[in-house]
Amino acid sequence: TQTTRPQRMLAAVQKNATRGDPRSVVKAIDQFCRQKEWAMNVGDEKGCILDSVVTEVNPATVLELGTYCGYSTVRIASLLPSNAKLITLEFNPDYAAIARQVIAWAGLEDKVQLVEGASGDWIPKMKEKFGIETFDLVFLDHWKDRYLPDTKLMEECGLLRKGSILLADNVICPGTPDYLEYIRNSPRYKSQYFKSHLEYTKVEDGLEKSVFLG
Ligand SMILES: CNc1ncnc2c1ncn2[C@@H]1O[C@H](/C=C/CNC(=O)c2cc(-c3ccc(F)cc3)cc(O)c2O)[C@@H](O)[C@H]1O
Ligand SMILES: [Mg+2]
Repeated sequence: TQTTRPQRMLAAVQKNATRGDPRSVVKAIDQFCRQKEWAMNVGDEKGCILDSVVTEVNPATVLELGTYCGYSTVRIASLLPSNAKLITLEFNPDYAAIARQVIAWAGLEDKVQLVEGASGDWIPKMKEKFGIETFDLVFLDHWKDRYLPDTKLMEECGLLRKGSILLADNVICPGTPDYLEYIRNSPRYKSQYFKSHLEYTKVEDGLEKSVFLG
């Protein structure tokens, strides 16, 4: 029976990466996507921008929307201080199962809480279920038409504090026009665009970094 692309990606990690070495997991996935099959990971070029934002923010609490196979989960978690908590939401059970194994191969399961479910259902439960007051950093990389509604939901649920950072992937390709329009014109955010390229291609894409002003 035919394997799926995420299954083939996991096999490449287990074949080429060293257990407990997050950098080797990231490298194995990037090599797989460049040499074998493209996949919608944030990738190495935008991944370096992600790394620099995570390092700068040095967050104690992180929310990732859209785990997929766990590539950006591993990049972020590998840079977190020991007491930090990364919660990542993924509603596709097949992707969640692959991501758990990728995160485990990297040895980062203690830093990551992968929640299988939809952002719209789980964002309102973050305080009661996980004891989260606010998120220091949110990485948006799920369905592009959900960035704006979920950002408004996080505001309504009081999950953002003065200084919380939102980092959004794909604001050019595939694009998130309604989110960009809102976040760049809202007096409650200060935004900055990091020009880059769509993962593993020469197509323009970029990350939008926004600070919540309270
Ligand atoms: C809506 N609430 C949700 N709650 C929990 N998980 C959710 C979710 N929405 C989506 N997801 C999950 O996030 C992931 C979805 C990501 C959507 N990403 C994209 O469509 C995407 C697409 C491209 C892309 C770019 C160019 C192109 F030609 C083809 C694709 C590049 C990217 O970097 C992308 O992130 C999946 O794992 C999905 O199951
Ligand atoms: Mg993306």
